[in-house]
Amino acid sequence: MTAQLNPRGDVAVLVPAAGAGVRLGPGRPKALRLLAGEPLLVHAVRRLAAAPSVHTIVVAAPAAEVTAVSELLAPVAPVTVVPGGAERQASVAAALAAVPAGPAIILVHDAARALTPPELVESVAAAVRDGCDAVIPVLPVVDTIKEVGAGEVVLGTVDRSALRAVQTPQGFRRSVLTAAHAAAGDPLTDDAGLVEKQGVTVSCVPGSEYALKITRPFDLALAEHLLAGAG
Ligand SMILES: Nc1ccn([C@@H]2O[C@H](COP(=O)(O)OP(=O)(O)OP(=O)(O)O)[C@@H](O)[C@H]2O)c(=O)n1
Ligand SMILES: C[C@](O)(CO)[C@H](O)COP(=O)(O)O
Repeated sequence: MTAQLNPRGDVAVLVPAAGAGVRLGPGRPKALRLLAGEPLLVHAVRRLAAAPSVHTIVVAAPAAEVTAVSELLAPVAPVTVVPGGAERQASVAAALAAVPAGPAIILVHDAARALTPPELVESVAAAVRDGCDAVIPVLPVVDTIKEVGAGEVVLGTVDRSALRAVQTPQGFRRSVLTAAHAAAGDPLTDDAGLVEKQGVTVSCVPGSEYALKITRPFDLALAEHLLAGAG
């Protein structure tokens, strides 16, 4: 059954899903690889559609897969699908251009974070609604971090107390994200980075272990176990 989005919602979610998944190994574009029998993108969109604030979802798919992705997602939720770009940043920009008038809050969420709970979507959106210009979910860094130089020789130990591992969805006041992308230069790895370059304050909220980014084969195996455990 198709999950209906909320016509009174104030959130549009952009889903960059056009990456190859090189680190996952050879195969289909990563968003279309299977997790418990369904593509990662289906898992991700199903969870986004379950978040009550979501009004619109725009997916940036691999250019050759736009029709296939539209057909894949039609039974899951009403989504707009656009061709992505060569870099994540270009994929987000393409999706941003397709957002209709209305939503005042824009979230950007990796398809690769397929198990992100709807509650995290809501907590990021709520922080923007409460007045933050830009919001990122973060987790503390749990390992000791070393800086290394040539030949993998350790240069020093980094103070990790001020470090955070950053997840998605990242949330923005619409005008803030639009201005940041309009001013964007060389590609950055996340949208908060673009906003930081504009001098906008980026605030943190607690992330979720379930929002792990499926990047390497171990992550996919871990996600399979998490899903099996959830029943
Ligand atoms: N040109 C690109 C590159 C990445 N992404 C998306 O950005 C998200 C985060 O990227 P990552 O997980 O690093 O995916 P890939 O770029 O596919 O991974 P890899 O570097 O291993 O190829 C993913 O949902 C991915 O599909 C995208 O839409 N367009
Ligand atoms: C946006 C992101 O998922 C936040 O952690 C991350 O920056 C994507 O980077 P990647 O190198 O493309 O995985």
